[in-house]
Amino acid sequence: MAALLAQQPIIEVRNVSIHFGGISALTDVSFDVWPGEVVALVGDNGAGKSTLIKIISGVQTPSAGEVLCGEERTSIRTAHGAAAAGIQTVYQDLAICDNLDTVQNLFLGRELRRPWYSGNRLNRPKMEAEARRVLSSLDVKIKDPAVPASSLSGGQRQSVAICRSILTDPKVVVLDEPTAALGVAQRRQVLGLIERLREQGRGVIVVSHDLGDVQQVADRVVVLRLGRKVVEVVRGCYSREDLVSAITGVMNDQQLKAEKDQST
Ligand SMILES: Nc1ncnc2c1ncn2[C@@H]1O[C@H](COP(=O)(O)OP(=O)(O)OP(=O)(O)O)[C@@H](O)[C@H]1O
Repeated sequence: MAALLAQQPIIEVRNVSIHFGGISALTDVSFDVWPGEVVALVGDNGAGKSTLIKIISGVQTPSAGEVLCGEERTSIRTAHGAAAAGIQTVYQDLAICDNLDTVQNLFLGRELRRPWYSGNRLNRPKMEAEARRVLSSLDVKIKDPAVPASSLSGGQRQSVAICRSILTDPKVVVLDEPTAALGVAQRRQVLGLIERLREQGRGVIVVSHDLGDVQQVADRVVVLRLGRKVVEVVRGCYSREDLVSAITGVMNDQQLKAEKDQST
């Protein structure tokens, strides 16, 4: 609904290319993300997915093209610029510290403090209240946010990392392989979380190798092959086979037949 009402995409990737020496990691890639839309980036190993999310997150600068974000159409050139424009990224390693609890992990590096006249000490009650608010906004259930992260499940760790990413109320959340190595129930939990990010009107970019997850959660799928965008499809207009063909570059039986029919 938010996507229907919005006047412009929340983020525009425009003709992005990047070279590493003689290697073209990305060539002329463009796509948009609208508010309240989940866009999946899929492709085989080496297709350019990680490089593309690093460019969207401002960690890498494209050799050509740009990423535009927000009403002001800010061009993303640095990680700080991406964060300021409202783009938050959750990388696969999650950067969760095992010895810290959920509240400490959520506020890692941006702890809330009491005013200077009260000694500038950490404001734990305020952080706990804010943590409860953010966790419940995504319906994340962690019994005791004061136990160390080492005792959390894989799905809970991913949930904490995603909750941390929305502390600053970003417009776009980028998730790198959020369901990798998760069991069935935890995977369902994380997919539900992605749906709630969408309901909140955020744009979500998900990198995934799992086509089942992609079909379940993505409103649109961008397929990369050897650094180029080969296909962009919307929900309900493609099959798993279509995605596999686009990813591998090998036509399936139906496509071969259609091509044969056309040429006769
Ligand atoms: N810093 C770099 N220096 C040289 N080549 C690089 C660099 N970063 C990426 N590449 C190359 O760019 C191409 C795309 O890599 P990238 O990691 O983006 O692919 P990917 O789709 O994320 O793959 P995977 O699914 O295996 O993570 C690869 O050929 C890779 O070797």
